[in-house]
Amino acid sequence: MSENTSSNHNKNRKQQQLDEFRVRNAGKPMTTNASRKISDDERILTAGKRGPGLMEDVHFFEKITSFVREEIPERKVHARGYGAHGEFECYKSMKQFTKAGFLQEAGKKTPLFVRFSTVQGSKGSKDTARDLRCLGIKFYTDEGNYDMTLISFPVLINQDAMKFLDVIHAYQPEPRTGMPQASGAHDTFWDYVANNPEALHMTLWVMSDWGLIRSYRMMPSFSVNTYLFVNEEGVATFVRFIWKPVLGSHSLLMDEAQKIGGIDPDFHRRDLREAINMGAYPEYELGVQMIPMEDEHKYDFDILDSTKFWPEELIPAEIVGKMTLNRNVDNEFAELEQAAFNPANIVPGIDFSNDPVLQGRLLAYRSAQYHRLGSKNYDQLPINRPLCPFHNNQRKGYMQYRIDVDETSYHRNSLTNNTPYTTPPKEGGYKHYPTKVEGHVTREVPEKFYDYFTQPRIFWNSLTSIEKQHMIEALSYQIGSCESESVRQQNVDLLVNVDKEMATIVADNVGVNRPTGDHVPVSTSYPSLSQASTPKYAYSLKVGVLVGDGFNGNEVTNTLNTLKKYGVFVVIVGATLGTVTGDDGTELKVDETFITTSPYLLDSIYVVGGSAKNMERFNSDIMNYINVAYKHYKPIGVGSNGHSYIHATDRNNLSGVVFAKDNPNFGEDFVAAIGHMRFWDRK
Ligand code: HEM
Repeated sequence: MSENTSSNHNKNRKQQQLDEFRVRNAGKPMTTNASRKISDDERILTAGKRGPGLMEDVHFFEKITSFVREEIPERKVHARGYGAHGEFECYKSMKQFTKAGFLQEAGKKTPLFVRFSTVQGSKGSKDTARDLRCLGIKFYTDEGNYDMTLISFPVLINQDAMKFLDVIHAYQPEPRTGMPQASGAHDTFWDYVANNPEALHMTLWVMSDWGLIRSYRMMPSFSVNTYLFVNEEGVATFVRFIWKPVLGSHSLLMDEAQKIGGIDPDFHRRDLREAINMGAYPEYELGVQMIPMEDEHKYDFDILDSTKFWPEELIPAEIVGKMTLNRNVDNEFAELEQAAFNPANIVPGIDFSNDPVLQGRLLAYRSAQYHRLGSKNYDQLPINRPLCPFHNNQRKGYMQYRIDVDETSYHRNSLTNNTPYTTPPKEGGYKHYPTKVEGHVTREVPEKFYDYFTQPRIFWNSLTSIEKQHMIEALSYQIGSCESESVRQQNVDLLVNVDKEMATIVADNVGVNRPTGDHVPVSTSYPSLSQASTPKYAYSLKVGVLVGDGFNGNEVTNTLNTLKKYGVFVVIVGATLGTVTGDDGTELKVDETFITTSPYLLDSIYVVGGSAKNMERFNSDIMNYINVAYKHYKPIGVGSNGHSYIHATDRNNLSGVVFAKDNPNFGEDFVAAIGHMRFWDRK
């Protein structure tokens, strides 16, 4: 029996199952895999002290062969990712629409495991790449595993699974050069976009602020594909899923994302781990958008088209439950790398629609996972195995863990009374919804799929002016990075369909002719497409307290208490590690130095000041932090001794800069500013 390395509080059933596999090696004798105790793990076996190695050194052979076989193929897409364990709590019964067990009653909890990922880069790439992000959720339900797969935008880049493979070839590093890593800013990607106009819509989402998330804790996710809910009576409803982060959806600026990519490529995974360790469990509410079968053709867009969103203003997202991530992984490889999400893993009450992207996806994942995990038996790995037992006649294969002891392994038998038996739908056996299908075998495209520009135009119309400005910068950077002038020109000529003014500015920036023609005549806009519509909180944002010896003890203690009260994460930043001492003897432990952290990694700064051995360096470090925070529109709190750092003629005009001097309410005002996140009106 293996050991349990985790503490015993509040373990759900999946955690208890995983405990069966958790092993702690510390404090134990080292052995070979066959359990022979090892006496020396540092020297190879040699014939004489200075003689040649011996073939009988089987311990070395085992050690080296294990080492060189440690890595498995990366995921073809989504190689870079991270995740955590958690649970889902149902808020209200969805019985009326679906018989899925985990949605039947309010209060029902289901354990789950998630993995967030970028798409383009390899496993070792940076977290902050401008990219679409994905979320795989494995619900360990009482009826078997249900895998929900989602992306961070409401639209995908292709309308048909067949095209996904081409767009990924165009998006990933170019075949001749192997570059660029984790970036779409290159010729083949933009050549693809220009020549496959269905790609434009999602590309604009990647170019928007939504493509640069601040944190996985602030990432929304959309199923994009259309599924079916099916209830006990067999009535089906079209459904799309949306997860809304309770903290709201927020982003980095392009400059920040690029810098952080170098300063801390693990920015998002570190943020997720830290928040969970601090007890600030990430939460996301599940919304379902539903369309009755009879309304299938009611909308201007085709509801089976993955490149079209379902506007929440027309099809509201009914909130039905909440996911909380409350436990970090213990082993990145065993839990994250071996996790296998598959949209084909569904439970009774959920079914597939005819969405042509989804139909192709149903085959892609198992094929990828057989290859990546090396055996058809990967469902038996601890992270993938369901909580309920599984029985069938599938046997053998590499790494078969089970010892099936039956006499038979075929269906319709008499020897084992025709078992394992099939279950009639009425008793829980899965039955596909009997969708009526008619028509000729074809590769034709449904008519509404050809509308490539209406929704991109609506998306553009819905953005605030600062969001539009960010998108123009992103387009100018990305298209401007293409060597081919023809590719640059083609993209500008495509963008004009979305917005003439935007395409003209981009044309000027990337050195090609201004586009002729005009955008599509659509003036609709939806607030839900802009980040401006999502909530903001100071809770769990990171404030760097820039401090030296002799700081104002009373003021800093009060401010830190207020920050703590609102759950703001505080990082004490000093000239050196150790402690700093205030004017009243208060001691603060320094968490980071000006060198080990960076203003790019902080959401806000509190300029306290004080003294340090090298005052010139101390002051210049503080000025650097202020400049970066100010330039990126971040809130800045200035302690009464920190005033000398702010060289402004009119301090009242510094939007988002909160001064402690003569302000008895400084702590609360500063927290309010942190919760505001960015001060776009700053000059
Ligand atoms: C709405 C569209 C899509 C969504 C929401 C989606 C989502 C996801 C998610 C969440 C993952 C799991 C990443 C992880 O393990 O953390 C994934 C992986 C993957 N996706 Fe998709 N995807 C979509 C479209 C497609 C299409 C059209 C294809 C191919 C036809 C595809 C092929 C793959 C492959 C091959 C993997 C890697 C699987 C593995 O090795 O485990 N995806 N996708």
